Amino acid sequence: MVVEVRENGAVVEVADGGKAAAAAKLTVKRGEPELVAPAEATPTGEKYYLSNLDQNIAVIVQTVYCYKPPAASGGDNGDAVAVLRDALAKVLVHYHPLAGRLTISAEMKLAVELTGEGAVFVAADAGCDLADVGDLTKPDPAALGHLVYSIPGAKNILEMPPMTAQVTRFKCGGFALGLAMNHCMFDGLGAMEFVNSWAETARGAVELTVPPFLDRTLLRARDPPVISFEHHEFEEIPDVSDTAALYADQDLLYRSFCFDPDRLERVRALALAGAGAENGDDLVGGRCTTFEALSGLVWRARTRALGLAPEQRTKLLFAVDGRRRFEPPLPRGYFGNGIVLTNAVATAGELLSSPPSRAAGLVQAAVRMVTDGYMRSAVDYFEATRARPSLASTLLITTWSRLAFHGADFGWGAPAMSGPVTLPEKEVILFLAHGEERKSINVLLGLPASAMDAFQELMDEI
Ligand SMILES: COc1cc(/C=C/C(=O)SCCNC(=O)CCNC(=O)[C@H](O)C(C)(C)COP(=O)(O)OP(=O)(O)OC[C@H]2O[C@@H](n3cnc4c(N)ncnc43)[C@H](O)[C@@H]2OP(=O)(O)O)ccc1O
Repeated sequence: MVVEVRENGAVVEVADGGKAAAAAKLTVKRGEPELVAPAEATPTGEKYYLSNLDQNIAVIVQTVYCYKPPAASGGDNGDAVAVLRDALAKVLVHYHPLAGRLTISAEMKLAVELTGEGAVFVAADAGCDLADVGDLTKPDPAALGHLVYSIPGAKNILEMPPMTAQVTRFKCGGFALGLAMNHCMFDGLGAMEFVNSWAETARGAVELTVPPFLDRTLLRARDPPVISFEHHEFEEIPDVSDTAALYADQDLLYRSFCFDPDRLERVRALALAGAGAENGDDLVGGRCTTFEALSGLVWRARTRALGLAPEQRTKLLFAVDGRRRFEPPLPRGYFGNGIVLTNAVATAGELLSSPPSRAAGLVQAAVRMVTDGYMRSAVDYFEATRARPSLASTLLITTWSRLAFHGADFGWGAPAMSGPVTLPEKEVILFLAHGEERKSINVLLGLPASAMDAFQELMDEI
């Protein structure tokens, strides 16, 4: 049986009533929020510069890390709250801008006021066992939202601290760490370096393995700005297929599709088939990576499932880690966003009438487009226009599959489960690592009900 839980206008699909039960069972009693300030004096009274790459994605990302009760201590994680709180104070000495507050600079951009007041920290108790939380591969905002602290009544990100942390103790002795962190402070890689530094501090480390490199002025725009690429990422593509009506009329369903290593090889084989000269040598050297093949597959399948008109232009956006693509490369531990959005645009007709190698080839070309010149041009584009990427007629793929969530060992081992609380927008698809040695990829997405059925059928063919 499939149960559907309506939450914030969305419908979450639940096998066997598991998540509905989880949402119902998960009662959480929060203590008073407190401020955890850096354990030593840090610079205050100045503004901390955020780059144009930080401005693009100023949204709160909520994640949850779950830790089972340690068998050795008879299921007692009693001091997790104290250990995480003390380690947070210590790690904030290195990451002190996280203890400040967001503000608007004289250039009318986001910056951090270095107030040193601290990150918001909340201890909480759940009225159930950790096992009742359910499966994080299919996030359930209704349940998981209880495990992350949001500032009550905050109307915009200026009224929210850069990060909040909630530690929830479960009856079984397990605990969950729920984080709400603003993407303008760091990208996925930077966020993991912070969480893993916090974790190693909790385990007793005095020096950080990867100390943060704080100076973001490395990514200042050129004066005057030089825009040398087309930057379709900002283009508003008209919805000539009227998908707006589909989304308005139908419930949005979320599903997660698991690709184990064998299935990923089949996806790659599909992308490589027909990649030869008669198709314009879609793939350089007749080769592609797993990411290129899987992204091409998902882009095509979603296009078909949504029934897009052949003339509908559709945009694919995804983040590329620019750290090693900048010249010179960004320093190790670069704290801020080192990612840049790249894009591919094609009509639905072009995607669906060509072999899968075409879509994979477009993804590959988008990856290869990201050079130092492209990224500097993107930085300058924001300087000149203040435009933010448009999600109209767009699929935005976010790849978390290589993020080191498993490194978040605060002294109780790697998290038994970790993942996002929700998907931020209906256009966003998430790739998450899964299974043995994290070699499988879970593709998590939301679609209107009828399109989800069509998408499911296409996935079942692989
Ligand atoms: C604010 O608080 C947060 C935030 C967040 C999360 C935020 C974000 O989502 S930011 C975006 C995160 N995603 C990225 O940064 C993407 C990083 N990946 C790339 O940039 C990739 O290069 C790519 C552009 C996606 C393309 O990938 P791919 O086609 O696979 O090409 P390569 O990376 O060059 O790989 C080719 C080949 O090399 C092997 N390989 C490379 N790296 C690894 C690795 N780390 N592990 C294993 N293997 C690797 C591999 O063999 C590749 O070939 P395959 O064919 O085998 O795939 C979250 C939480 C918060 O609190």
